Amino acid sequence: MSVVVPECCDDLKRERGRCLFNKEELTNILDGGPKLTEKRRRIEKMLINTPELFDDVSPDYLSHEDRYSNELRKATQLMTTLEKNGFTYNDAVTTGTGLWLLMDGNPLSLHISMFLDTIKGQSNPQQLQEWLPLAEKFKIIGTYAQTELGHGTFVRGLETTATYDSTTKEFVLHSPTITATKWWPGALGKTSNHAVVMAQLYLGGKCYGPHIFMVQLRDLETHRTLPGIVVGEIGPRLGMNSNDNGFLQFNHHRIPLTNMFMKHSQVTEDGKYVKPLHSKLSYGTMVQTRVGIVYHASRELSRALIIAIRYSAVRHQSEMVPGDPEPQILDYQTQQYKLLPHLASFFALRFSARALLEVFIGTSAGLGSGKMNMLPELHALSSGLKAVATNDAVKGTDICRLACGGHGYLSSSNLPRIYTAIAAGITYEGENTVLFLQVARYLIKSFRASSQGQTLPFSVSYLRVQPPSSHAPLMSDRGLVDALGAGVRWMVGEAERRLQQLVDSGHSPHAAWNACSVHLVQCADAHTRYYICEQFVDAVSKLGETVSSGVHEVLRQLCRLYILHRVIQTAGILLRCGAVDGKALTSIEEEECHLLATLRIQAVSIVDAIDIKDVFLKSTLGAWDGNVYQRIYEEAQKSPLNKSDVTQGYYQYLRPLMKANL
Ligand SMILES: CCCCC/C=C\C/C=C\C/C=C\C/C=C\C/C=C\CCCCC(=O)SCCNC(=O)CCNC(=O)[C@H](O)C(C)(C)COP(=O)(O)OP(=O)(O)OC[C@H]1O[C@@H](n2cnc3c(N)ncnc32)[C@H](O)[C@@H]1OP(=O)(O)O
Ligand SMILES: Cc1cc2nc3c(=O)[nH]c(=O)nc-3n(C[C@H](O)[C@H](O)[C@H](O)COP(=O)(O)OP(=O)(O)OC[C@H]3O[C@@H](n4cnc5c(N)ncnc54)[C@H](O)[C@@H]3O)c2cc1C
Repeated sequence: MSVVVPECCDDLKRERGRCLFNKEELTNILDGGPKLTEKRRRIEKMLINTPELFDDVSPDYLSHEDRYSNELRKATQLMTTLEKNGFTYNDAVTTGTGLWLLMDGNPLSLHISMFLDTIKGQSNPQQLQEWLPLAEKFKIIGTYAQTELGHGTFVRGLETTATYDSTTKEFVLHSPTITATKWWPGALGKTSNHAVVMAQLYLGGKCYGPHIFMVQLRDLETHRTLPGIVVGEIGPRLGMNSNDNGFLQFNHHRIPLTNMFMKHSQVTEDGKYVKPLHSKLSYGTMVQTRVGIVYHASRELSRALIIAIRYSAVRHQSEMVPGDPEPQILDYQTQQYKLLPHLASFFALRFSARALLEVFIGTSAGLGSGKMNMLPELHALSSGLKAVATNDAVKGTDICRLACGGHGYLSSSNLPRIYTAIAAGITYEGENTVLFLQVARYLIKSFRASSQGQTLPFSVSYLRVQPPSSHAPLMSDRGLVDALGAGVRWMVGEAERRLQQLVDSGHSPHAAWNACSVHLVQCADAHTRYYICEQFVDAVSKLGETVSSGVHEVLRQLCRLYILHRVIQTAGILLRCGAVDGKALTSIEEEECHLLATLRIQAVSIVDAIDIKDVFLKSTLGAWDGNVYQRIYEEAQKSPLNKSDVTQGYYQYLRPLMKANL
């Protein structure tokens, strides 16, 4: 297969003719620079020229087992293709290109993400030397086995035990109850021969809490399950059915002492415990994955937006003016209102993901030299951004589907698959409400620390009790972001007041926390969105010095739309705290409608600049050429039900019913 850019339909030609900015420049910004665009395209070209990486038959028509095998075929082919051409699995992850090809979850995704990240982040030097080359060369295949039937969120409540036996220098892994069964890990059912397993560490009868262990599950030659281990697949799910999410039980299964990950905490041969520098360092892989998920969510949302916006420019329906030709549905203001704020969200998330990655890199470097002080802020930022990014990507993807009317419901639009895959992101890697409550904990602590005169870290410094007053005019971007900040400060202050009032009236702090938790989650959500607005404004203003005026104008408009939309969503709070008044809100609403019409003109060009090729979009509605109806029709012809004019079901059921004397 080679990259051929087809001629597009007249509607899309007209849309593209209106482009007032340099698309390539915007593509480079989204990729993180021209070199990264070039690298991504090199990988894509190589993938497109590897026919084995594509589906012969739509996975929708395959059995569960065949879907799994088909995905495994593509995932392994992807790894060998990358390797042969001088790339690594990491290139496929960081450029997103691997995810474009592999559908909804794939049997190697946990290996190349959480399994390898745990080896890199939790091993001591000897373990790193032993395991990393094996895992990087796929000599061992692994997953991250933490969640159990009984507990996912509450990691301290896990029941799997790892009891040290100093006589043999081994840990005995055991699942004492049905609820201790590991449940959910991707690729655990049939693919993995190893797993990093979270289990409660027991030394001399005392529990030291959850720790991570490297456990071999299957024989490396025969792939048969080892004695003392029960492992299998958990059955069909809402989506991601090409993966083999699994279950796992241990029956007094023994592993060597050296299989406990010992970078941060250690157990000596005689069974003594050496504490880590910070008790949550063993949660590091989760934090790292949350950072990755922010990128992942923004990528999935961008796919849905490309599909829905191109389709909206091709689809004509109804009459706007009686007797006139049917307009493109993108001309309806309500359609613009459905799609364009989500387009702005995609850009906001992309810039925030980049800012979060920098915090992650900085914090990790600090940890290397024993500095733990940035960990709480990284935990709060990664938790909040993971939650907002997945919530917004899921909502935005579903709006994209709805905005495509009936055809958005077709599998061949690819919108249902994008939706079910990203919907899992709300739950996995920390359920979003739970993560918001972690953020809220950080906000309340910070607010209280500020009341006691302490200096706050950068992401919460705006919460200080006496903030400097904003000098920016209210209706400027900065002025509106300051107003949003004032709203969050008011919300957090109000939450703190309510918590204190409940405690003063005799409630325990924990009961007070639960009684305020709806409000606390709203605080965490609002704080994270304030952070996103700040990152967006900062990024656009920094880029202003280096990019062409056309690109800067588009980014400025998207940023403005994101902020205006956010102010309208938060109107109730902003009015209550006096950050805006009714008159300002009216003019903000009017400006938003005006901006929708302005952005609509270049909407197709903006999604073109995201630069996802048809083979990766996999959508009848979103292809570059806009040849929607022909593609939908051709896809329908592939339905196995169309192989014969009269189906077996007719002879078996329908005909007997029609012939029966009812
Ligand atoms: C061939 C393939 C090519 C294609 C590529 C394919 C894909 C992958 C590519 C890359 C990855 C990138 C993107 C991902 C994309 C797709 C997804 C892929 C895989 C993901 C699958 C999902 C896997 C999982 O779900 S694994 C299981 C995850 N489980 C969880 O997240 C559990 C959530 N629960 C918790 O984290 C904790 O229990 C808790 C809720 C945080 C509570 O912890 P607890 O110990 O009880 O602590 P407590 O509340 O008492 O707080 C005490 C104190 O500690 C602080 N704290 C808590 N956690 C942390 C932390 N992590 N760091 C720092 N500090 C922490 C907390 O704030 C408290 O502080 P304080 O007392 O208030 O000061
Ligand atoms: C597709 C998919 C893939 C997965 N892959 C993996 C994997 O590879 N490895 C792995 O180990 N796990 C994996 N998981 C498991 C996943 O990490 C957990 O499902 C997730 O952490 C949520 O935990 P839970 O299922 O126990 O939900 P629960 O915690 O039972 O959540 C149920 C409800 O209770 C609420 N709730 C729970 N605790 C609190 C609280 N403290 N305060 C307020 N509300 C609360 C939640 O908000 C939610 O509404 C996967 C899950 C899915 C769906």
